[in-house]
Amino acid sequence: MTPAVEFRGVSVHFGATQALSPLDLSVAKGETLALLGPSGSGKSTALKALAGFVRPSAGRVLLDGEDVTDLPPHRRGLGVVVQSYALFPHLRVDGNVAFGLKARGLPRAEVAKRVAEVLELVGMGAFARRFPRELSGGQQQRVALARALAIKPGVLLLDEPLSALDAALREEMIAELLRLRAELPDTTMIHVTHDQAEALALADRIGVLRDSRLVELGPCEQLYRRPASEFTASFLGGANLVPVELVRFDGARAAVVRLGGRELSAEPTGVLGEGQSVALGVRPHRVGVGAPGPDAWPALVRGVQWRGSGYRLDLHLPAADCELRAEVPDGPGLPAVGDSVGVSIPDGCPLLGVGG
Ligand SMILES: Nc1ncnc2c1ncn2[C@@H]1O[C@H](COP(=O)(O)OP(=O)(O)OP(=O)(O)O)[C@@H](O)[C@H]1O
Repeated sequence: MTPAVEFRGVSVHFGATQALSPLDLSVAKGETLALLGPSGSGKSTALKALAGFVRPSAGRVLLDGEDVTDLPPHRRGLGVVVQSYALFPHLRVDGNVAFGLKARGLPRAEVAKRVAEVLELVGMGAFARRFPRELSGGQQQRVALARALAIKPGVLLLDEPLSALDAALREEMIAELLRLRAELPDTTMIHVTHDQAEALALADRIGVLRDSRLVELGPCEQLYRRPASEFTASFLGGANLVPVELVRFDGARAAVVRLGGRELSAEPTGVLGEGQSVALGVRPHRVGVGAPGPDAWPALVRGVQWRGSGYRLDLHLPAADCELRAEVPDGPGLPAVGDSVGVSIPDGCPLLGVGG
């Protein structure tokens, strides 16, 4: 099937800065793709190239198989929501939502009907006559969503739409976006974010960008459970990278590694070169912390932070000469800074090649 969105070798330069290295990427109709990466990695640039706000230095952008590289933004028929809402301050909510429809020359009655429909869709039906300044941040973002959806775009672009909202509102908006996705199954969504929780909650697939390059692309669960690079492992889910020694590797799904004289099994996530250094990707919540003993690796507690629902422990693990973050639930027996503890790491953690 023709992809809803296709980047074919799209690169973007700003003067001497390479903001986007040649990007090849297809997004299926109805799919939600998250572009995830640290600040400056090129996420917004990719989105702007798609929307037509920046011109690629090379490559083509296709929508439903049609080359739109030379079309101005308003002729691409996309819905766009940005972080700062960008509502027109002098227009009421309904005026903001009607804007794109009027620009398309739709009859008045049809505009009014669609505005009411789409405000209802985002739960803002009762606020049609308010001005943006009379709304909370979350409400303004809902109006921005309604405005983007009013034209029934085939593709909705979301550029950090939740990052200006506080934590509680962000949760609420994630739920809202999930509901919208279910109600608009044919709408393709591309969601730019640096927040991995947001990407995992909302996307079907995640593309990870680093230094202007797409470094990994796959279904959320695959990227989370079996990241192919140390960058993805630590960026998506904050995995610890624990250097280990490779004992056996059957090339496909199983490996045995040694850590401080003891062996454990691991899941290789990619091709490992001969003699390559390897590390286990261990999520903080999978690190067990208890009393020192023969079945645990000795570790030293260097920091204890209360996180509300539990504690984060910063540990030093002499067996691998590395630091290790652990997340443990609140409860009795919490160690203190300077304590010696015993650490356990489960079998089956992803095994990653490190250092090229
Ligand atoms: N208009 C511009 N002129 C010059 N350089 C730019 C311009 N826009 C972006 N850049 C540079 O291009 C690179 C990628 O920027 P981009 O905004 O795409 O990153 P991002 O991943 O979206 O970051 P953030 O999460 O901080 O928004 C950065 O190095 C940035 O400084």
